[in-house]
Amino acid sequence: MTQLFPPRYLPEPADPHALDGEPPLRQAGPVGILLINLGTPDEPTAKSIRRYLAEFLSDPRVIEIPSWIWQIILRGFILTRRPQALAPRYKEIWLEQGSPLLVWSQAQAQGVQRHLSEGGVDAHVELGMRYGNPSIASAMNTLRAKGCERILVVPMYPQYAASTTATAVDAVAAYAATLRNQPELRFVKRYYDNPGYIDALAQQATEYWALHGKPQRLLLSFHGLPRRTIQQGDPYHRDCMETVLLLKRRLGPDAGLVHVSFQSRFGAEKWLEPYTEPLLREWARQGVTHVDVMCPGFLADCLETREEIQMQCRDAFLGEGGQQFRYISCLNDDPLWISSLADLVRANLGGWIA
Ligand SMILES: C=CC1=C(C)c2cc3[nH]c(cc4nc(cc5[nH]c(cc1n2)c(C)c5CCC(=O)O)C(CCC(=O)O)=C4C)c(C)c3C=C
Ligand SMILES: [Fe+2]
Ligand SMILES: [Fe+2]
Repeated sequence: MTQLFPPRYLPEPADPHALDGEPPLRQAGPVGILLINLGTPDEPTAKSIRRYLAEFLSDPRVIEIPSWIWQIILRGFILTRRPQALAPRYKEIWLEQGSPLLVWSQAQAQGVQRHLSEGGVDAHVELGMRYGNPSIASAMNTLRAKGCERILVVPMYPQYAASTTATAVDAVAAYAATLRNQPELRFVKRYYDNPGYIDALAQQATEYWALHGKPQRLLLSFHGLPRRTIQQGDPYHRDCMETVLLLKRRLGPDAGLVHVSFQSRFGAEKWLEPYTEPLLREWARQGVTHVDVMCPGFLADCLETREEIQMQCRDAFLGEGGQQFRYISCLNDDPLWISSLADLVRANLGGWIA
């Protein structure tokens, strides 16, 4: 009779359950971390912006009207004018290495990679953009090529919205739908209440004030959404308001400076209010002279912060009689934020790493 297991007095094989001559079992490979942000044009040219907007604004998670009607408006009106209008605005904010949204998002991915590697976590971090480059599919391909069979997806939006977070999840799922051998996937939904995120925001403001003094008011400007989407169940507005509450608590005696608004309205519908630019104009008319503005929903500076806030809103406020307008930048590669993000990633790897 064949003896399945060696007698007790022989040295035990590495795997006590392995049969003689069996190949060793496969070891779990590295974990993959996919950071997803919105995306941006490759170049600040009308051609490149048109390609980017065509993809972005054809997403039914972003524009929720019947596709055949919308495509007529998009192709007939928006894509014929908006790219030319946006090109000089993108050129003004463009950095030597590229679009700020891409440059800062890459710095965040590299920073998280460094933290995880230094902490002994066998992980690969990649950045994928929902629209444009590097695409989610290319980032997933890279992770799979590096042997990652377990992938944690972190949308770079602390507040959940269907038009940002859900569409990122959809895109990962659509990529996975093309695979026979799918990786195991995990998704972070939101993290507006993460203490490291709130601490990093508070520190951004207090360090700025320690150097330059406090304003009369601090305006927290979030990207807007159509009001209808909130009525239909999107939790975004509540996520934003809870972010504000947590930041106020963290600012303690300076909480009274804090106000909130919503920017970047697009189209004719009513969006979340108050709208940032009209609010700043109204404040200036009422005699408010010194304001600081932060955009806590944006983790990386981009067109919406550098141009819309720092240029357009500044002009609007000063044009109505305001005296001092200061924009406090996004978290970008702030060391406290990067280490908090790495901690958030680690906390979501439970069961995947020792
Ligand atoms: C209906 C349209 C849009 C919704 C809904 C929307 C939600 C939304 N967007 C961001 C973050 C960003 N948006 C950015 C640019 C941008 N957004 C829209 C439209 C909607 N956004 C457009 C048309 C554009 C392009 C610029 C313009 O034409 O005005 C960017 C910046 C990209 C860059 O290249 O720098 C970001 C970031 C969030 C967080 C959000 C919902 C909460
Ligand atoms: Fe947007
Ligand atoms: Fe905008």
